[in-house]
Amino acid sequence: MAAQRRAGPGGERRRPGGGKGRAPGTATATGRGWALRGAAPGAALLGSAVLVGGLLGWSLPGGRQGGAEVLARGSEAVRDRFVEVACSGDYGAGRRFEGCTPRKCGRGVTDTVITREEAERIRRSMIYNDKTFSRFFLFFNFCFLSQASILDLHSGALSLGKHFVNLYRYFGDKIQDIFTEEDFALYRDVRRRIQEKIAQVFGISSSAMYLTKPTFFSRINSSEAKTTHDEYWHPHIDKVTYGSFDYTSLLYLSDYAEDFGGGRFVFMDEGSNKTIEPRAGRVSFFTSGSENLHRVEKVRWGTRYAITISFTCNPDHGIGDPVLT
Ligand SMILES: O=C(O)CCC(=O)C(=O)O
Ligand SMILES: [Fe+2]
Repeated sequence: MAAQRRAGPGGERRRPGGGKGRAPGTATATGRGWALRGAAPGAALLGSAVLVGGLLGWSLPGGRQGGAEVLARGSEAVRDRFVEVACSGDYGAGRRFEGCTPRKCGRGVTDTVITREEAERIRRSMIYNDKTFSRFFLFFNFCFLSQASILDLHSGALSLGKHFVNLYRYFGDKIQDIFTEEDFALYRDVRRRIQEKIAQVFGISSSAMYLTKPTFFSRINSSEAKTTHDEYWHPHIDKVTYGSFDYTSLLYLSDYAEDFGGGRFVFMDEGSNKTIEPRAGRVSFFTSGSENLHRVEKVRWGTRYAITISFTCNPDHGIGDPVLT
């Protein structure tokens, strides 16, 4: 049995400065991919100038804090919150896919799709598995000496300081001692529920959306960045950074202000940033174009865990769920 390593076509990540990634389909989980230094000129302006949205959800946003508007506080349980923004022109150039390509753009937050318990289960399964606790813990401690570690759930690529190891290759058949079928099943179910939520909120068809890569688990702490791979905090546009993304979702696995300080997610709108404070089980999702330029604040203390799960409308860029085969 080995973890499936389906490298879907396309999805090659664009590097800062326009360069291409390393080996396509392998090193798709680099910290660099988080960052887009010098994001597309004018993107900030565009992203913010188009902000038109009122709240379409049931609840009001968390309020203002230090000049930035808090879209969702860590201390509140958000039922469903959505802010519509005008779509950028980023979806017009290529092929449009009926029932999926965004016509409605915006950002949503919900604490009702994934439970805190599920988030904690995923976090635990990512950090260690009881059966192989000592070996895996040592291994991961080693990996996590660097500030930001990323595990690509599809390719198994794990950032290790300046290098990458392929976890699935490294552990081979023993991968099933680390991730169980239940872990993968939970992950698949979580992915499905997030996909349905996005489809519902944006008025598209869930069956017209495809999971795309990279989909990755991230762990960030406050130690010094050792390489550019650790520099997760740069403003970026996911569609530019990752190419194939049309809808991005983030599942948070730990709590802002409880487990870590800093590390808030910020939509960079002109004059008024909008902040999301991570909370275990919280899902934030948004259209991936320049209407949603964003960054992550530097983590000041503690450890922040999250999963990035993203969708494309182009079936050629779709990938399968990771499964233990
Ligand atoms: O972890 C986060 O809150 C955001 C990460 C991000 O921007 C990305 O994965 O592209
Ligand atoms: Fe991003």
